[in-house]
Amino acid sequence: MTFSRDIKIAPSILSADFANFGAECEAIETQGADWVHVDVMDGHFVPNITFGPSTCAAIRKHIKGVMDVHLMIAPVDPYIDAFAQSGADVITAHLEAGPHIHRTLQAIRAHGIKAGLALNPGTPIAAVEHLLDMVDLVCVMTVNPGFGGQKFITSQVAKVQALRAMIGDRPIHIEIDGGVTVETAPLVAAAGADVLVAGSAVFKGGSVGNPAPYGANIRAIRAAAMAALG
Ligand SMILES: O=C(CO)[C@@H](O)[C@H](O)COP(=O)(O)O
Ligand SMILES: [Fe+2]
Repeated sequence: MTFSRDIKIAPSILSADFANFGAECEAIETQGADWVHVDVMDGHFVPNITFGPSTCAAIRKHIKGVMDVHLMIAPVDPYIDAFAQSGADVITAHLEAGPHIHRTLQAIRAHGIKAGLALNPGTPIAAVEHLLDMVDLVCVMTVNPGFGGQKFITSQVAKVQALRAMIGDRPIHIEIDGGVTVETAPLVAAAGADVLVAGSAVFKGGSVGNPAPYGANIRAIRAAAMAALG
């Protein structure tokens, strides 16, 4: 996985047909997705449950590009090995998920994959400063994690701007997760984000039998983000 600051669209399969993940992943990649975003929820760190590493391993077989695994679980450390072995290219853990985030990031990188750090909307960026040499991606949550289809929290745009200033030219992605649409994508792209996760805004209107809307939605979000960059 090489580093590029081009805008990347990462559809979240939280909005896909859960009985048809393989075909859904193939459909979004065929329709122009850059990364596939996989949300793991434990019903403890967040009030929703999705699936675990064996499902990620099954999904992996249907993804040609980047599998971006977002772990909304606590504790997280006991499960890093299993998710890495499932074939993730990026594993993102939450700063709020435990007291030893530095150890968590070390454990992810020990597998030779990219380490991501996610911040809930109420979490300031100050702690990131001391972890910059340990992260390949910072995920700014623009909704409270746990569900798709929520409204974008506008206060996070200033946070993205401050994070971009802190990161400077280091090869660290800024990922936005939650409420990304054609309306909000330009705000975060202009603020310095380069990976845009979008669930409901990508999957709306389409299905594995009718995947063209996925492509139209991905192109529209990408175009809106790129337009903001001039
Ligand atoms: O991690 C999460 C939610 O906790 C996300 O990845 C959502 O799946 C994004 O969904 P939309 O807000 O784009 O519908
Ligand atoms: Fe996510």
